[in-house]
Amino acid sequence: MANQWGQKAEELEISNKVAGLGLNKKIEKPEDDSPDTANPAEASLLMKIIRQGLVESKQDIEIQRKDPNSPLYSVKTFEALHLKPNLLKGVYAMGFNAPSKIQETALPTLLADPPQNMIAQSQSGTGKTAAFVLAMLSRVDPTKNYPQVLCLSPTYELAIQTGEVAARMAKFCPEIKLKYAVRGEELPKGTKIIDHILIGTPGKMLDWALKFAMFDLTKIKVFVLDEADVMIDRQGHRDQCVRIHKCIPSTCQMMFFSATYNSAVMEFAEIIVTNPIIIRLLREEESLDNIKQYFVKCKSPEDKYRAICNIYGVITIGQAIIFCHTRKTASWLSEKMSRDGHSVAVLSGELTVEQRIAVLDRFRGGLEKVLITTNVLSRGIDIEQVTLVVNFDMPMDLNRKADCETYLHRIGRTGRFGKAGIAINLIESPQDMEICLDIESHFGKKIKLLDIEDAEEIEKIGA
Ligand SMILES: Nc1ncnc2c1ncn2[C@@H]1O[C@H](COP(=O)(O)OP(=O)(O)OP(=O)(O)O)[C@@H](O)[C@H]1O
Repeated sequence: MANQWGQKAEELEISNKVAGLGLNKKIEKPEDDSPDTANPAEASLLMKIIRQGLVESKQDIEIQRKDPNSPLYSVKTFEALHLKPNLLKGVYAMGFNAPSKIQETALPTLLADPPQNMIAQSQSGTGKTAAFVLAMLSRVDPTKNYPQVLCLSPTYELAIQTGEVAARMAKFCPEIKLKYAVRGEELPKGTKIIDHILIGTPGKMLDWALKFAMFDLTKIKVFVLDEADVMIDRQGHRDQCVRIHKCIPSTCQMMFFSATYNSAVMEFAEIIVTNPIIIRLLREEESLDNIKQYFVKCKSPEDKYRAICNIYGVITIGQAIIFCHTRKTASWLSEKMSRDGHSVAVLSGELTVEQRIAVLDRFRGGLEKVLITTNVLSRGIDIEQVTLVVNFDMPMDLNRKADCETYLHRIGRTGRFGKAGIAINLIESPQDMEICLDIESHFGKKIKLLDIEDAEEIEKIGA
């Protein structure tokens, strides 16, 4: 198995994908014994870059609101969309054989005439970007040399990612011109932009449109808001989007995409998108089925460390992820484990996005057996060969109560990776025990006591 993964990682060379993306800026965090977390833009970018393909879903599309005057229909093939031949060629050249779940329903609406507004929500990796990029490219009239399509992304890096998808899809449509409106892109004063599609961040887009009048917002016919949930998390972006939105014509088609669904996102969506069709693909939930859960009583961090070593000494483990609360603990633990001859990798908040990708890349390739991390990586790395997850520190919220959601994301598996796994919770304080009990009752799944001195018992858990 490890070999297969090694090969896969080599083929993918994930880290190469980010070379030149300018991600190597240092991420500042105040002190390293505060809880370590990732911001949503970084987390989203990381997921995009390390993802190995489409996230399939067994869930059905939920249509939350539709236009009573035009029936919603879905397609099972890209041909059924009657795309321009060269665009279809581009789609196939990307290796897409059939539309994904969200694309089946979103694309006919996004391409419909007259244009319809849409709010679409589905988990990261389900094909949203590909859907709206296809719609953007389809709507361009290449005979008119001015911007017709705007796509707003929350950060420079995310905008570049979207632009790269557009460039690949439009490979056989050289007449369609695309420009990035992001930091570093400077245009001489008085420039009139002649590109058809602008992809960028709200601040730069506002500058080009309003401050320098380099293009005319009233001529925009498609307005895409990508990663809306990440967008509103960034200060000022929300207002900038609203300012841009105010200047575009009411006939402009609005497309609004988000991975999460909560009241803040919906409130924002309702401001931007009038009379939308709203579709949603429910997330494929992680579950604790097939996971054997244990807790080990420890007296100190040293004792926790010994527990890990004892487990390692007895059972053969594919790969393991160990979660710590702070960067300080993560680095302490990794030093100790390395000193004792374990090959460990550390992924925490002080690393740049580029470094994080490199660490994950190596780990997926099986170059290290143990990954020590913090809540920077609480969700979504479905690494199949990880058989053991250790909570060196129990997941807790700001009130120091059990954070059951994080627990599930750390330990749980989706149906796709439904293989058996082992979860071990290291319990040092009465508070840890309380958290463990709360988690147990929250999920209604037993977390068994494990005696770390009893080799026979440990052996059993690995069976
Ligand atoms: N119809 C398809 N068939 C096969 N692969 C696809 C299809 N649509 C998208 N993909 C691939 O699946 C992966 C995820 O797609 P995409 O980036 O569009 O998802 P997303 O929902 O926009 O994710 P995120 O929210 O992280 O941006 C990409 O690697 C993309 O190339």
